[in-house]
Amino acid sequence: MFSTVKGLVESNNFTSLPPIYVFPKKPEDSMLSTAETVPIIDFSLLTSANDPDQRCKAIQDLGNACRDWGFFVLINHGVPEELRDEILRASCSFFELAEEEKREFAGNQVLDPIRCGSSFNVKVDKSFYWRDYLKLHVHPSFNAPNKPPGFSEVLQEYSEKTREVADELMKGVSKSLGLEADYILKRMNVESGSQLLVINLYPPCPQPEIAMGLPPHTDHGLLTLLIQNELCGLQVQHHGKWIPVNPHPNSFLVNLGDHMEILTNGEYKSVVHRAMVNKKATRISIGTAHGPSFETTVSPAPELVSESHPPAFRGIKYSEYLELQQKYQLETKSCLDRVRISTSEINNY
Ligand SMILES: O=C(O)CCC(=O)C(=O)O
Ligand SMILES: [Fe+2]
Repeated sequence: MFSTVKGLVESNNFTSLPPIYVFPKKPEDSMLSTAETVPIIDFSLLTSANDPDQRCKAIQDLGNACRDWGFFVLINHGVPEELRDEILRASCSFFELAEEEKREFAGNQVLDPIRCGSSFNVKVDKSFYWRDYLKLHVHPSFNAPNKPPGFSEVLQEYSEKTREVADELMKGVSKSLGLEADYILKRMNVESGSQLLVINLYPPCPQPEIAMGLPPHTDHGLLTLLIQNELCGLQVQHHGKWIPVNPHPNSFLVNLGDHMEILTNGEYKSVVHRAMVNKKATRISIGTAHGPSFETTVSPAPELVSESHPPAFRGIKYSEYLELQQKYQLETKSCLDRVRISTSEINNY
């Protein structure tokens, strides 16, 4: 079955949400807080060669953001604003293709290099999410649809630029843990690592308060860099409250993924986040998720395991983790919990 939210919106003149899209909400789902603001990390300071004190402070700030939030806004990252505008524009054009044309890229399995679809996994989702997506494996081999014209070139350039930023961030994260700069890059085989580019399209929704763009979830992989068009919708969970994220112009929203939490033995957190929808206009977000190579078994780094910090996770091959996550509905239980070592098991350590 191939159907999209965009197709549905354009072929119906409805005023109420089709029941399959009604998302069951719990009271805590509406606990919003605007009192706290997310940390901001200045990329140019992290990498600045001429001021070691400033760099040291930036690395410390990065560590604190990873520990307390698992999320931060990255400014001065050096990826040109024109490229960001271009990829947002080109993504819109892709979703403007006819449904039959998009169907060619539907894919099937989680490891298929190109997958276009709706919701998360319509085979297991009990209620559908108000989003369409295009997911591309852009590294170690680059894959992209061959239409609309020029799309693939923009995607490739954007993938390469974000990859450079992600590598630098991983160096900073390693250093913030007291490890060698290239520790994560080497241990996670990032040179042949996976990079997944996900374009989310959230069409205007007739009843946004009862629908969900993407339910609370964590991302797999090490870290994700996200951009969006002018519409906000991302919320991150912090101390049990939902914090709406209003990004600075031309910034990346960066969240740590499950494999960073596993690798750091829980020291750094994979943040729970969700995407809300709105009535006004179509929201687009584009994430690039940077992970280990598919063959890498990720387990807590021995340097971060001790008697007082026994291993909190079982080792698991990255590709197996992806398959495991795809098997279940996104919102039921974090996939991370499926590899977490329980307290009673820890006591036998
Ligand atoms: O659209 C957003 O703001 C979030 C997207 C997201 O969380 C994802 O693609 O995993
Ligand atoms: Fe996500």
